[in-house]
Amino acid sequence: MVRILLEILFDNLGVTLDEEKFESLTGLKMVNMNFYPSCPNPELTVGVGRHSDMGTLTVLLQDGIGGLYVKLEQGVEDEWIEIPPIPGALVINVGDTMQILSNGRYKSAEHRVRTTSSESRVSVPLFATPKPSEKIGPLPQLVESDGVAHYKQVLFGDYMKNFFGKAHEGKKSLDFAQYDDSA
Ligand SMILES: O=C(O)CCC(=O)C(=O)O
Ligand SMILES: [Fe+2]
Repeated sequence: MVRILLEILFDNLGVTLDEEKFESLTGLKMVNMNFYPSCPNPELTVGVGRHSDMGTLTVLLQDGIGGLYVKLEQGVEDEWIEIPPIPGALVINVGDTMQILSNGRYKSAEHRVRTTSSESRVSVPLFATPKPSEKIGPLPQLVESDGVAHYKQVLFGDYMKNFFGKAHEGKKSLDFAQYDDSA
């Protein structure tokens, strides 16, 4: 399924996703099992703080409780919509790696989870990510047509270390692959 989705996303960029590229982008799969206990006062707790996922694509199974929100638009503060649970449906998140690779054409989804006062919640995301030893950067074909690389090449292991080494703060994780143009 991840392969089919990536093929479509790459097709749309006019770039062929060969076997080697697919492997380099999805060589590491991680599954989390999240349990969110109910909280008498959900306003006072953070389920999962706002963040984007670091990998290529995330496939998420959520139960029927709800509470997953995605930020509508970059730059607009606090416009969130809930991604309601649909029986039998999976949620797909575009991750930071896909944003970097596509030279910014695809935007990683900023999301967060709120708990409820009455029911606990379970979700199971599968993260398809590059292996730590992979280098990631904008696809050369896109840099050529755009005339500029919006992100630098980074070792995915370093990206991961930075991602997990800091508290989630929206899409700040992407700063790690940004050129420092303050110099
Ligand atoms: O529980 C969810 O619906 C999302 C969890 C999540 O965003 C994550 O584990 O990265
Ligand atoms: Fe997430």
